Amino acid sequence: MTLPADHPVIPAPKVGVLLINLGTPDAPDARSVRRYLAEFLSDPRVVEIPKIVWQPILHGVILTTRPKKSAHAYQQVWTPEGSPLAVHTRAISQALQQAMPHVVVDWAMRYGNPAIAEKLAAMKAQGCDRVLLAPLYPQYSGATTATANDAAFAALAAMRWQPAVRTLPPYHDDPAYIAALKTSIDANVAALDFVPDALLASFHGMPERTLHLGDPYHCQSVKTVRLLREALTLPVHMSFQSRFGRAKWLEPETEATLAKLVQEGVRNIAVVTPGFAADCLETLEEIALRAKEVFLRQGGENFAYLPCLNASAEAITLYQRLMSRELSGWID
Ligand SMILES: C=CC1=C(C)c2cc3[nH]c(cc4nc(cc5[nH]c(cc1n2)c(C)c5CCC(=O)O)C(CCC(=O)O)=C4C)c(C)c3C=C
Ligand SMILES: [Fe+2]
Ligand SMILES: [Fe+2]
Repeated sequence: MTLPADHPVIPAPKVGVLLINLGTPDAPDARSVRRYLAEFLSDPRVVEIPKIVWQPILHGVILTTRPKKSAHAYQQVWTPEGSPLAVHTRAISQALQQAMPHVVVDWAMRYGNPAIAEKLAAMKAQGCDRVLLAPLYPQYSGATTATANDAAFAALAAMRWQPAVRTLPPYHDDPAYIAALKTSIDANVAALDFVPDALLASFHGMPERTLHLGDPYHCQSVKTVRLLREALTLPVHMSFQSRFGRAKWLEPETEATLAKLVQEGVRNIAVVTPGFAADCLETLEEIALRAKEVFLRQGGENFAYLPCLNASAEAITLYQRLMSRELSGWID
C-alpha cells in the first residue's frame, strides 16, 4: 500500500517534562496585574462561588481596586529579569534540563505566560510523544495541582495526535523533599547572624470549606510539618498566609501566629514557606517584608526569611529523583 504524501511520519520516542507553576503578571503595573488576576480569579477551581454571584463581584469590586494595590506589592520584589516566580521557575527548568539531558525539560504557567498550551504544542513540535506534566506543588490542592492538569488536558483536547501523558503526584511526604528542605533550612540557618528560637513554616492558605469538602491540602501540609519536626532540631510552628475574601480560611493565620509567638517569648525567628517551590510575591513581599514588620513591631528582635528551594542544588537533586521515578518505563 502506498501512503499519501502528507501521511505523518512516526518519529523515535522522545520524552518531555513540563514543569508548571501558578503564573504571574507580565509586568508590575496595574494593567498587567488586572489581566492576570482576571484570569486567575475567574478559575472556578480557585474561587468556588457560583459564576453568576462571583463575576459581578470580581469585575465590580476586586478588579477595580486590587490591581493597583497588588502592582505596588509586585514593584517591591520585581527583578531586572522579571517576576521572581517566573525567574526561579525558569532557572529550575534550565538546571533540570542540564541534569536530565536525555529528556526535553520546559516550563509553563497556569495563568498568564508562558501558557501551558503553547509549551505543549512546542514539545509536540519537537517530537515529544510522551509528556510528564509536573505541577510544582508539593501539597496537592484543587486550586493548584488539579487546575494545572485541567489546563494541560484542555490543550491536549485540541490535538489530533496527542502525546501520552503522566502527571506528577504530590510529594509533600517524600523523603527526598523533606531531605531537600532540611539541607536548605540547615544551611540557611547556619548562615544567619543570630540563632533562631524557633522556625515557622508558613503555607499559602485556602478557604476552610475546601478541607471539609475533601481537599487534601491541609492534611498534606500538616504532614510536611510533622516530618520537618522529626528532621530538624529547632521547634517548628505552622501557619497559613495570604487570606483572600470574606470566607473563613485555614487557621492559624501567619501574622497572628507571629504575634502570639512573641507573646510566648519567642524573640528570634526564622520563617520558611515549604508549600512554595519558588519565591514569589507571597513569600518575598508578604513574608520577608510585611510579616517581618509585624514580628518586629510586636517586640520580636530578629526575623529571617529563609528562601524557597528555588533552583538550588538540593532542589534539582529532588526534582531529578521525582521526575525519574515517574518516567520509569519511558526512559531507562
Ligand atoms: C481565592 C483565592 C486564592 C486561592 C484559593 C489561592 C490558593 C493558592 N495560591 C497558591 C500560590 C500562589 N498564590 C499567589 C498569588 C495570589 N493568590 C491569590 C489568591 C488565591 N490563592 C491572589 C489574589 C494572588 C495574587 C497576588 C495578590 O493580588 O495578592 C502566588 C504568587 C504569584 C506571583 O506572581 O508571585 C502563588 C505562588 C497556592 C499554593 C494556593 C493553594 C494551595
Ligand atoms: Fe494564591
Ligand atoms: Fe498575598
